[in-house]
Amino acid sequence: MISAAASSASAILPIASSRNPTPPGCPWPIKQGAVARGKVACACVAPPVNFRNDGFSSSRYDDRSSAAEGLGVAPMPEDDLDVLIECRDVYKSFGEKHILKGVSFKIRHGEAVGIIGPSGTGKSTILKIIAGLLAPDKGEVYIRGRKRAGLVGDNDMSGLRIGLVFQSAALFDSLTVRENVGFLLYENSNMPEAKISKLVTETLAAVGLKGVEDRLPSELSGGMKKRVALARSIICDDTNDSIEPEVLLYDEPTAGLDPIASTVVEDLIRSVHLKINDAVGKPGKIASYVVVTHQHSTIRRAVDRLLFLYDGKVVWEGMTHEFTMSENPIVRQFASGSLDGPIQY
Ligand SMILES: Nc1ncnc2c1ncn2[C@@H]1O[C@H](COP(=O)(O)OP(=O)(O)OP(=O)(O)O)[C@@H](O)[C@H]1O
Repeated sequence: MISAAASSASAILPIASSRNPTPPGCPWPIKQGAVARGKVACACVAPPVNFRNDGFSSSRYDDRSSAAEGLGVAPMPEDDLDVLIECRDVYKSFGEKHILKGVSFKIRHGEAVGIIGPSGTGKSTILKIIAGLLAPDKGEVYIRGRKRAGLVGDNDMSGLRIGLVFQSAALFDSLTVRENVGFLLYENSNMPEAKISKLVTETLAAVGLKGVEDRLPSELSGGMKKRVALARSIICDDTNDSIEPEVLLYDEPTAGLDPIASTVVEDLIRSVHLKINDAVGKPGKIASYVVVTHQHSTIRRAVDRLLFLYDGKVVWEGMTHEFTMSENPIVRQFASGSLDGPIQY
């Protein structure tokens, strides 16, 4: 069993301790009371509404519609029935810094989307807003057609499980790799410890890590930490659908990795997507994912569609293969890395 300090808390991310409940790398403070209650506090995960593993079957829509009716939600247009997340005219400032100035986009079921753009344009900020960790100043975030009110910790009826894999990996320094990866299962499942331990070992093997279960994060390289964080985001209890993330948000998952380690992580990101079948023909568990990245290899290998964020707005969107052919001067400059063009440093 994991240490008593951590076992009182619950999250997809590890909680630091009952004295200091905010885990490393977690950008928002955890309410002490929430930790004491053993509720999801630091989670980038909200409980699902009618969550199932079978994709968007018609019966799933029916379930959702009736749930939505009960909440007085207007029916979605036919074309948008597969929209999982929508940001509509989102604004966010930090003091005098106006970062997001009307960001709008939709993430549909089954999509693998990349968010790119120059440093400091608010890519991580929009991920945190999608995850419900930051509130927009203006504009709305819709989760399966339902407007999110408040942050994820305030409102656990977001209707979609959303996991955020932080750039920093955000592992809990005083927990072993096994405890970090199995955290959600130790906290939220009734699985016996031996079964969790076995699942942790299998999930670590799936991300290419063997024999590291008893190590502390400080004993791992940066790339290994990222893979441990990835394992933590994809581990799931097969006996309980309700604790699996359905959308994963990756913040620069390959930053700082060598080219081969990047390829490993890019392929892992793909491998958990429901569009990909594993060796025994079983589809991945993640309906859609969003990757913030600066790496060309990640853009090419891990995502299908791109959103280009610049000066507080989405200035271009298209399929990955269209990116390098775009005539948009901002995109052309970014793709070529040229110093000449509208983007000024
Ligand atoms: N909590 C915060 N308080 C104050 N400023 C913040 C906060 N979070 C982000 N910022 C600022 O907002 C801007 C956008 O940050 P963000 O991390 O979203 O950019 P980014 O596009 O992901 O950058 P990069 O590509 O360099 O990682 C930056 O200027 C950053 O300093």
